[in-house]
Amino acid sequence: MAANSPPLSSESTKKKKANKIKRTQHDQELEKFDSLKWNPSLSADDPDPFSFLVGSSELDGGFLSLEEIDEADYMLQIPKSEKGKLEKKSKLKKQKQKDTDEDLDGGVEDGIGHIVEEEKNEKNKQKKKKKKKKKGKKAKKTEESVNVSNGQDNVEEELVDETEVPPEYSAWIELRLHPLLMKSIYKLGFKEPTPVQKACIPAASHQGKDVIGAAETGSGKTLAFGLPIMQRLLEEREKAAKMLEEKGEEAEKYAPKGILRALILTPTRELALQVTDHLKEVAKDINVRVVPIVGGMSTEKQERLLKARPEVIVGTPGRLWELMSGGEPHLVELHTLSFFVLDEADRMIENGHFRELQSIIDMLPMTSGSVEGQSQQTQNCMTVSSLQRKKRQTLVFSATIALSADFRKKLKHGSIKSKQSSIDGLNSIEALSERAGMRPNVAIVDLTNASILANKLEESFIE
Ligand SMILES: Nc1ncnc2c1ncn2[C@@H]1O[C@H](COP(=O)(O)OP(=O)(O)OP(=O)(O)O)[C@@H](O)[C@H]1O
Repeated sequence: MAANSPPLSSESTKKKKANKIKRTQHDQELEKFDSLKWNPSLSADDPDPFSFLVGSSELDGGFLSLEEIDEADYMLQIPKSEKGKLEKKSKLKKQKQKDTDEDLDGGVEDGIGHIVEEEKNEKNKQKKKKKKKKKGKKAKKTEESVNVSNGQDNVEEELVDETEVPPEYSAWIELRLHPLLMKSIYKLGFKEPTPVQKACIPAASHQGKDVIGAAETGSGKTLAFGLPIMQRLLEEREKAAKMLEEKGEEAEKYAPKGILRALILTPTRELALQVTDHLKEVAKDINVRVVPIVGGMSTEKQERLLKARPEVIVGTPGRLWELMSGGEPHLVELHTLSFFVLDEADRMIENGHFRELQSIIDMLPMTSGSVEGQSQQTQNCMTVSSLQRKKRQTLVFSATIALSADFRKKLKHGSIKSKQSSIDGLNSIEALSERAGMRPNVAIVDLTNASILANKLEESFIE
């Protein structure tokens, strides 16, 4: 049969040579180990043959109490890239040795069996960890691809992996925020929404309502209006992407870029910058640009910021009006606005901002809910896509508030304005809200101490 046997291939010769080299290296390594000064751990006159494993007394220790050899102590140089492999190999060897020992001993040594089991468990744990890491890397890759692709193409793909909410953040679930927003919230470490956020977000985000929110300073009002803005922009972006997919090139108009979607007014520069920073933290990973426009900023910087055509602008009335009245293109196309926000409205009417504020508000196209100007809006929106034409939401936030009981009725009949003469200006939150186009079905969230106190008094009175 020798004649029939296949000729030795050059590959198998190579393998044999490689094995030979490996064996020689292994022998050299063993010689190195042999040359070390080892302490005998097995005494010649020890009656217990297994004491070398566990020690003859409690204090003795034994093979199992030997520490792992550190290569540095013994001048053994292990190549870095090979270190991992070697460690794995030696662990495998150890385990094999122990398995053999156990087999030979017929499982007498409970301790060894236990340790082998532990090693197995440890390995399983490590495997699981590696799998988790891999998963994490995958998620990271998906996240990166969302950012790179302007957040439009892969958002749905992202949703598949991102809908799981960690248990410690479960209080956010009922607010049904976009997974990308939830990611930002995890990053911020906000375990639960504050009361004003809990009350305002569903009304603004899921019911599309206008909101008047009143709560004390530091109660989280910025995100109470900031998250609904981001939520709507994300939802529209997804819808637009879907339409693009379905209708192709023709639907380009559904996903226009670089138009102003939210204008947020604050009474002071400091507050505008603070709000900008806070919103940027949320908007960072969703590719929504938030820019401050405030007095004191250099013209060059401002031009540069506006050239980027941000979707969200946070500004003070003075500087904003200066630019608007000067015809700054990004600030005059207000028919694209989906949100008009007044933050710290109570201070806005206090600080004498109302003249410029009134001028800005007068530039806003009328909302379909307001009494006047429905035809004006239709005219203004001739060039705007149906997605952006969806009603503009007015969000008014304040630390203090005093609304009349029939505020909604007044909004419905447009009677606030008629009572307040234009000479007085917009000197009340009611007048300001109506002028800004607030719709009568506005959600009113009053969490100020005054209203809570009043409710309590009422309750105790009823009791
Ligand atoms: N859900 C949350 N959990 C924990 N901290 C939060 C949460 N939301 C907001 N914050 C933090 O609370 C602080 C106050 O929030 P924010 O500035 O929005 O309050 P505010 O009511 O707008 O205050 P001001 O009246 O001064 O504008 C901020 O540092 C913010 O990061």
